[in-house]
This record gives sequence, structure tokens and C-alpha cells, in this order.
Amino acid sequence: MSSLRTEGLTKSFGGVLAVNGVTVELRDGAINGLIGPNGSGKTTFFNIVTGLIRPDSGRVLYRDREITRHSPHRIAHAGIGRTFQLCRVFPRLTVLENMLVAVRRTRLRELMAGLRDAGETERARHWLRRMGIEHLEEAEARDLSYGQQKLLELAAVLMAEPDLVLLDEPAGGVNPALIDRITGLVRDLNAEGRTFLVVEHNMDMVMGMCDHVIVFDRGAPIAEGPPAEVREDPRVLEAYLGV
Ligand SMILES: Nc1ncnc2c1ncn2[C@@H]1O[C@H](COP(=O)(O)OP(=O)(O)OP(=O)(O)O)[C@@H](O)[C@H]1O
Repeated sequence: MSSLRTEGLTKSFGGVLAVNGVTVELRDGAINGLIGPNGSGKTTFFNIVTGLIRPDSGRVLYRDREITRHSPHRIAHAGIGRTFQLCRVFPRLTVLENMLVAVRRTRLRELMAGLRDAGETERARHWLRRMGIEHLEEAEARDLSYGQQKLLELAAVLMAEPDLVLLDEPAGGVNPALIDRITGLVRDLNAEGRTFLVVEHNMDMVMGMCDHVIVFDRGAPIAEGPPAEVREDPRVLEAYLGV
């Protein structure tokens, strides 16, 4: 059984068919890559799976239960975490506050009043250490570099202990040293049992990190398989090169 699968997902914006009948299954326990030319529907697919966009038709199933059209909060609660293409953190909260808000958005006022749960603070520090940014816990998020903000965003996602993590362009706007660090972290987190789905334009990262790659073109999957196979697939070359 695949933990996440979709059946015939379709979404159009006006006249643009962004996602066109997508039926895919993720490999459980793997680092799955999702690649494709600009505008091929990858982010829209992510947004449908995580409840930010409602599909026109089709279904999303997680652990054989339908989660189509569930709220983002409910989907996160079911065990699916995600990061965003343009990293999302609360700029005026400290690093530690960002971590705590991630698990208790509804109790923001208490948090701001200084009522911190010791267990959660410890867990937050654990993830910050794993990301290598524990020394920044009292810094405001807006004072972090973009790469550090990406690490914070991932750490905050992990506070909810997701089994499946969707990463939208983790290498985007990040320097090569940090790309290596993020790659290493994803591998470690995967080795601990988390499944990943990674949208990424950096082919070195995709080819070096992913076990299984799905390729979208014009809103639908055109190929999938191990990175080395996908890279040689004529349909994939055609989609990218337009030949
Ligand atoms: N909110 C929207 N309103 C109108 N059109 C949209 C919207 N979101 C996406 N689209 C269109 O849907 C298509 C798929 O876009 P999407 O962002 O999902 O592709 P992508 O593969 O993630 O692209 P990229 O690699 O550039 O991020 C594109 O033609 C895009 O212009």
C-alpha cells in the first residue's frame, strides 16, 4: 500500500488546465522527486494534496482514507507536512517562537504571554539542533539568512511529527553548501522512516537524493522511475528541451 495516492486529480484556472487527471502513487519510505518544466503543475498538485486548493475532480488518498478537500490543518494533523517554494516563517517572531507556533497556532496569545510548555520547548530545541540553528533560537526569524529560514521552516514542519513531508524547491535560492546540508538532512530524516516528496529544479540534487522520480509535463505525469532511468527517457528529454 502506498501511503499517498491520487486518482484523476484535475484543476483548471480559467482556461488553463494546471493539473490534468493525475493518478500517481508515492513510494512509501522513499525520497520521491517530482520534476517537470515550469508551469507543468507541480505546485498546484502540492497545493491540492495539502488542502490549499480544491480540485475540480479526482481524489487524494492517504493511508487508504480519502482526504480530498480536507482543510490544510486536518491534513497536517493526519501526518502530512510541507514547506513552501517561497519559504514561510513569521518574520517578527523569534526562531523558538516560530517552532512553538507551528504546533499550537490556536494558542498564540498564551505563547506570546510567555506560557511555554517545557516539553514542547525541548522538542523545538531538538529540531533546531538537528538543523544546526539552535544558537539562533532567540533571534527574530527576519534576521536569519534565507537558507537559515528554510532550515527553520523545515524544523517547524517537523514539530508536527509528519510521516510524509512535501518539500517545494528546498534548494531554491540556497547556496551550494547549504544544499548539501539540506540533502544530508533529508536523507537522515528518510532513514528514520519519513517518506518525502520533493519538487525541485536542481537536477543534481534530484538525481543524487531521490530514489524514485515522477515527471510532470503539461499537468500530467509522463514518466516515472529511478533517477538514472528517468534522465534517459526520451519523453522527459522532449518535455524539457521541447524537441
Ligand atoms: N492561481 C492561479 N491562477 C491562474 N493560473 C494558475 C494559478 N496557479 C497556477 N496557475 C497556472 O497553472 C499552471 C501550472 O502552474 P504550477 O505553478 O502548478 O506549475 P509548476 O510546475 O509548479 O511551475 P514552476 O516549476 O514554475 O513552479 C501554469 O500555467 C500556471 O500559470
